[in-house]
Amino acid sequence: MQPETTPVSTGRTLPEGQAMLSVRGVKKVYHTDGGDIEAVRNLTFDLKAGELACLVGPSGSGKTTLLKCISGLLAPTEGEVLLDGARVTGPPKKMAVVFQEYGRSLFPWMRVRENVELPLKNAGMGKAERDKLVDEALEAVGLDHVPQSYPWQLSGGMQQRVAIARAVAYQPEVLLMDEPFAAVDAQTRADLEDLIRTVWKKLGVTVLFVTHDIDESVYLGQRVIILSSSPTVIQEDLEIDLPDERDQLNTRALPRFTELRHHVYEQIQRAKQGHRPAAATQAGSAS
Ligand SMILES: Nc1ncnc2c1ncn2[C@@H]1O[C@H](COP(=O)(O)OP(=O)(O)OP(=O)(O)O)[C@@H](O)[C@H]1O
Repeated sequence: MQPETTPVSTGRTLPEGQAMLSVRGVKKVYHTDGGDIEAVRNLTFDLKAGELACLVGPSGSGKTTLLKCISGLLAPTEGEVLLDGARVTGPPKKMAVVFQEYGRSLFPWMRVRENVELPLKNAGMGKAERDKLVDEALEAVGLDHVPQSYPWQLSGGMQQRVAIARAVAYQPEVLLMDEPFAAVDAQTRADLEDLIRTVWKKLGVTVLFVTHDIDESVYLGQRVIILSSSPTVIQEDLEIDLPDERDQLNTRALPRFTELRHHVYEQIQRAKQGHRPAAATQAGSAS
């Protein structure tokens, strides 16, 4: 058995009032018939407005649990989540979530346009403004040619674009993405990664992107938050010091890209072997 070190480690935090999203001492225990399951033990980190951070960790390390706590779908057992300084107690208006299972998140009986429009309608927005936002979002994801199609008439990658358009049209301040590209082919995945960076830059939205894919986390993020194995704490909060302009060929060919992906890979391997950090590891160098 691995020795237990102090189960307290924090990611990067910001002075009060400067964070768009604050995760503070979040712990989540599921109470089941078979006993309690401590999915996450102690997670603390902040995202500043307009930041794009990726979250990686071994399978079962509580990534989805954490996103559910952040999006107000689950109440943390301990700790709190703050959005722009206000405690999250239910799904906040300023947040949108894109899940992996686009097939289940789109309504098959609604056309593409209606799917994208729905949250705006539910928010009571007038038709003229809705039309404008839907048009812009469909154009941003390259789907302005299929507004009248039904989701099931589209490829998997296109369906995921619809889900992204719906989140974008809603104009969230924070966009949470839970393995959004896990079910699409490699080529589509690369296109969608670039789409996310384009949309992120255009809208200035704060993004927390959960992925299993180490290369994807390094390619996309300004920061990669690495989780330990369960019960989960933060193993490392790593700054990705790659040039801001990224492209699939050149960025991935950079020696620094290789160094960073090696580092994240090693950290995940250590996490899988049960390594637990003894103290906070701030955003730092991978070299
Ligand atoms: N509703 C639930 N009830 C009980 N236990 C749960 C529930 N949801 C998740 N768990 C447990 O909590 C732990 C973390 O699960 P979670 O799905 O959050 O991890 P994950 O990192 O997203 O996993 P993966 O990478 O495999 O998708 C696991 O041990 C899981 O079995």
